[in-house]
Amino acid sequence: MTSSTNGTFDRTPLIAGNWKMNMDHVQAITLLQKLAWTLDDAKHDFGRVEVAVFPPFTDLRGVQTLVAGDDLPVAYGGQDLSQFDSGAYTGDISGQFLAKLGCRYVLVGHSERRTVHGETDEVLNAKTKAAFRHGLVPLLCVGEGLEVRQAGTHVEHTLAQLRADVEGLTAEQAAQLVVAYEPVWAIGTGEVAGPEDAQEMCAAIRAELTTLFGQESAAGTRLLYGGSVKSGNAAAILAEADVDGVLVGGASLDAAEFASIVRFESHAAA
Ligand SMILES: O=C(CO)COP(=O)(O)O
Repeated sequence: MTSSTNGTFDRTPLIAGNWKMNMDHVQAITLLQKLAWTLDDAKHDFGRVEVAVFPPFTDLRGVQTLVAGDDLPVAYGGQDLSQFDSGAYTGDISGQFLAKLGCRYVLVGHSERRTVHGETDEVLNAKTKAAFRHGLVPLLCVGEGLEVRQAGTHVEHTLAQLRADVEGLTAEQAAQLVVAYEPVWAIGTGEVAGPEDAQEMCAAIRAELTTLFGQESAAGTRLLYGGSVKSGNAAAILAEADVDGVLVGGASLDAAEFASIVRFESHAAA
């Protein structure tokens, strides 16, 4: 694997499952238990490849109780947070509440938030800062739609989103940040960007972060790919030098399939 030397990764790979608006709080427990059992049976080394899930808000208390009660080495986070800390913002969730529930991460700027909820880069920059304010690691999603990809301006487009969303962060914060490249045309469509497309964008993102925050910081930032990732294509994507993990939607709802993605090192890269 190009991203590893003598079996050691440059950065700890992160396999993240975004459950989106699926799984009520009862189903969430069953899914997480199955995932934990499957990985335990396979003797998965969670220190080597980190696992995180992003359940709906209403599931988080149950997930916290299960993770704490069974001492599961699985991280979890919210799918969104408010840019504000508290107050008259009906329906919104403060990063403070997520931190109190033991969340390590929070998704920021998923394409479904950008499109369905019209979240702008200005709002997403404020949300990224709110996450850090509450001790959460933002998992910032960027990526282009089909028209931009067809016009060939996907790199510029995605880097412009990135620059706007990380504006004003410190180099230390940028090193902790996780960025997911999710081309919108590959989400839930079965269309996967090839490993080389994922690498092209992740290398461009790392170069941009190097310009903005310096080489030492950018070398620490984990970059994920998301969009129709399955157990059959994960190993090849993760073999790319600048790809440090995957953000999985549909396939994360099946414990066996998601566990198989987590165990990507046991598959030969295609
Ligand atoms: O949006 C995604 C993860 O955040 C990707 O979803 P799919 O894996 O279902 O394409």
